[in-house]
Amino acid sequence: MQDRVLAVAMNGVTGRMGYRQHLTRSVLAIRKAGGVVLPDGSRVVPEPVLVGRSADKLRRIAEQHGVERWSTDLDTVLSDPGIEVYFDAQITSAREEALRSAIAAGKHIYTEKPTAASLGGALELAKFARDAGVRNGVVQDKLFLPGLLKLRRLLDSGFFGRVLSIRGEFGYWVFEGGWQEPQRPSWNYRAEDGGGIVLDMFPHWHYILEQLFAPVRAVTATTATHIARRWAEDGSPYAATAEDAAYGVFELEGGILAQINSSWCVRVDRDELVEFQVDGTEGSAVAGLRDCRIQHRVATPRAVWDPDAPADQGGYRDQWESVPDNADFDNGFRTQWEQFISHVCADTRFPFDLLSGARGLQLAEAGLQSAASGRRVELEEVELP
Ligand SMILES: NC(=O)C1=CN([C@@H]2O[C@H](COP(=O)(O)OP(=O)(O)OC[C@H]3O[C@@H](n4cnc5c(N)ncnc54)[C@H](OP(=O)(O)O)[C@@H]3O)[C@@H](O)[C@H]2O)C=CC1
Ligand SMILES: O=C1CO[C@H](CO)[C@@H](O)[C@@H]1O
Repeated sequence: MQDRVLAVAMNGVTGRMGYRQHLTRSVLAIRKAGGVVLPDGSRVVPEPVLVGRSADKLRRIAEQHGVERWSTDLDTVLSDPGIEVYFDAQITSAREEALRSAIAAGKHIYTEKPTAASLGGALELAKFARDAGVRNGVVQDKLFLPGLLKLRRLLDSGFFGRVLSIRGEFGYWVFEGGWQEPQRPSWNYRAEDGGGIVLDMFPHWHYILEQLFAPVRAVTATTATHIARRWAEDGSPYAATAEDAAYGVFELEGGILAQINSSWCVRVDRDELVEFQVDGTEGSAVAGLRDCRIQHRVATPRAVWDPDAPADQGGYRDQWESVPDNADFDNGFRTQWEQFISHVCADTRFPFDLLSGARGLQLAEAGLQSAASGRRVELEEVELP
């Protein structure tokens, strides 16, 4: 059993996600822990090679974390046969071209979502990767959140009986800038730079619905640009050309209805920044990022509409139980990195591929089409030619 090093080119590590979730909390944390253990007991230690457009930022990160290799020249990095994996967490609009170059160079691909700016682009990438015979994966981190892992446990146990509906509420107030610094990059609010909440969040809703419940067959969505003027990182005002809220109804195979609100213009009166309520014939659950609460049919209070009477004793929300952790939950990004590394090195199962990423783009595109036309849009089966 020979341990080995896996060199991974990481592009976008100067950004929020690339730096915090992927470099420090995943790849460097895995290195520190001694690598990923493969089914045969051997270990793979990922070695990051930082890539980006700012030498100063890359040098600083490399020095701070003791990373030996960094470069602003993607082509040179891709021409190095010793580097086996290319990872991308760049701004969305820069992704497609970089992934294409990496596949052409024979690298295995791991990427943030959305995998491309359009369904056509995403499908081409999936086909290109398949034809090139490289392994490929897309970040689907929400599936590895403790709250959603508990939800999956409930589904696997048959707790819900028949699932009827899902209500998702995602969002928080993102400061416009000009008086308090915005907590998201300004490109998110410019359509021409790959921004917009539909492209950002519908890929997440897609894999959650598909992997936990059933394939999505139709969508009806309304979008809004509630805040039309925002302030950029340098303090200058700009026109927000992308939608900052989307209100979607998703019809799933088998008749489950999911309704998910996504908004960067909502103040939080929830326990967590995203929550999904699942109602089934036998029980209901509310799952967030970390916690999950349940109410079984035998513990369901008899709610009776009477505006003249005070609300139920103790409040309806007190009548739910918490699902215990019963496990140690690692950072979800790290868990998925470990699975991808094992997939590359030992061919273990990894269903989160570029084709599933393309289905996420299909939902985003259909959502935008529905919003633009005011109509319900059906989703055809997506296949690679
Ligand atoms: N899975 C998840 O939960 C999340 C995923 N994402 C996805 O991750 C990706 C990155 O998002 P995020 O980290 O928030 O974005 P940031 O703006 O923080 O980072 C963008 C990165 O892209 C680089 N970049 C390359 N070209 C450009 C360009 N033309 N303009 C601006 N930046 C450029 C930046 O380099 P430089 O430092 O030189 O500017 C930086 O490294 C997006 O595709 C987004 O959809 C985002 C949030 C959460
Ligand atoms: O993809 C994403 C998932 O959730 C995050 C929380 O707002 C977002 O930052 C994001 O862009």
